[in-house]
Formats: sequence, structure tokens, C-alpha cells
Amino acid sequence: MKYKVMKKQFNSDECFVCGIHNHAGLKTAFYELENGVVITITKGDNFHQSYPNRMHGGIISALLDETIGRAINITEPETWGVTIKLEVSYRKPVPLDEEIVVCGWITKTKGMTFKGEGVILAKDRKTVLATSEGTYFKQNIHDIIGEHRLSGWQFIEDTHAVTEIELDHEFTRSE
Ligand SMILES: CCCCCCCC/C=C\CCCCCCCC(=O)SCCNC(=O)CCNC(=O)[C@H](O)C(C)(C)COP(=O)(O)OP(=O)(O)OC[C@H]1O[C@@H](n2cnc3c(N)ncnc32)[C@H](O)[C@@H]1OP(=O)(O)O
Repeated sequence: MKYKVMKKQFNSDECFVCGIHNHAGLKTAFYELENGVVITITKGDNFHQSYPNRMHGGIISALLDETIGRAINITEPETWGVTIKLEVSYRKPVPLDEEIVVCGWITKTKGMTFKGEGVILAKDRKTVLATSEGTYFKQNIHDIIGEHRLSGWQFIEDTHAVTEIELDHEFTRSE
């Protein structure tokens, strides 16, 4: 099914996943889809490897973590969350030389916490490589970043605007 991109999210300076100046990081761009899912299309590099030809599980986990955590901003644009629990199922090796699509969506929001699920799809946009469930604690951004400033949180224009994406996956909300 084809999903329309509604919005491109901001990037940070130094975050391992989305930091545009983090030389070891993935520099991912995140998009909000019309169905309430946040996605990033990315590709690992050799320095993200575990066994040869496969992405390290910790990197897979980081990708899922941030993608789910960002999904809250579709309905609550001002909310920031810190991860308090993350479960990842590694279903198939994630290759390093091919594009993957990481998807995250919110399943429950209650009081100071929210929960979400995520999936990593292979380049065929269908094969499930990993799935995840996360719980996040809502926190004021200034309590999270302390004396650091928000100035590095910025909109990065795409050279080629991503307007839609085709995904062969059913996004279920179990809770
Ligand atoms: C400069 C510009 C900004 C740039 C930003 C760019 C990058 C991000 C881009 C986009 C963001 C969106 C994506 C984010 C995704 C990635 C996020 C991460 O990787 S975050 C790092 C890992 N996680 C932590 O570091 C949390 C560490 N934990 C804590 O800080 C504390 O535990 C905290 C604040 C969560 C709670 O501590 P308390 O002292 O305020 O409160 P207490 O009383 O301990 O807990 C409150 C309730 O929460 C439960 N709780 C706390 N921790 C729990 C846990 N681990 N598991 C289960 N429950 C927990 C407690 O049991 C309590 O529940 P009861 O009120 O009693 O019902």
C-alpha cells in the first residue's frame, strides 16, 4: 500500500541515529506518514557491523528505539520521551549493503508514559527483519538536555523531497 508523507521531522546535531554531525552515526531522516507511522529509510555501513555482512543488534535496537520514540510527535508535537523499556526481536539478519525501512507507531499513551511498536522491513518493503516494543517516559526537554541548548534541533531540507512510500506491511495496534 502507498502511504503519503505528511511531514519531515527535525534532525539533531549529535544524536547517534539522527545527528547530522555525528560521524559514526546514521544521519537518518524521519517522516510522518498519513497512517500515524514514522519511518526512516536507511542503510548501515561497515562500521555498524556485528558478524560480517550483518548490522549489529545494538544499532538495530537504536534505530527501532528512536523511530518509535519519535512517533509520539504525530499526535503530541511538543512531547519528548526517554526510553524506559525496549524489547527487540531479531528475526532475520539486517544487511549492511541494502536499504531498510524502519517504522514506528504508538499503541498507548497514559499519564506520563507512552508505548509503541516498531518493525524493520527489508528492501522489498515486506520482509520483516526485526520487531520491537518500547515504553517511554514523557519528560520536559530542558530536564533531559540540562544546560545544552535546543539550537541544534533543526529542519533539514531534502534534496529530493520524499512524498510517498509503498510498504507491504499491516500496522497493527495490539493495545
Ligand atoms: C539538543 C537538542 C535535542 C536533541 C535530541 C535529539 C535526539 C532525540 C531525537 C528524538 C527524540 C525522540 C526519540 C527518542 C528515542 C531515544 C530515547 C533515548 O535513547 S533516552 C536514553 C535512554 N533512557 C534514559 O536515559 C532514561 C533513564 N531513566 C530516567 O531518566 C529516569 O528513570 C526517569 C526520568 C524515566 C524516571 O525517573 P524519575 O526519578 O523522574 O521518576 P521515578 O519515580 O523513578 O519513575 C516514575 C515512574 O516511572 C517508572 N519507571 C521509571 N523507570 C522505569 C523503567 N525503566 N521501567 C519501568 N518503569 C519505570 C517508575 O516505576 C515510576 O512509576 P510509578 O509512578 O511508581 O507508577
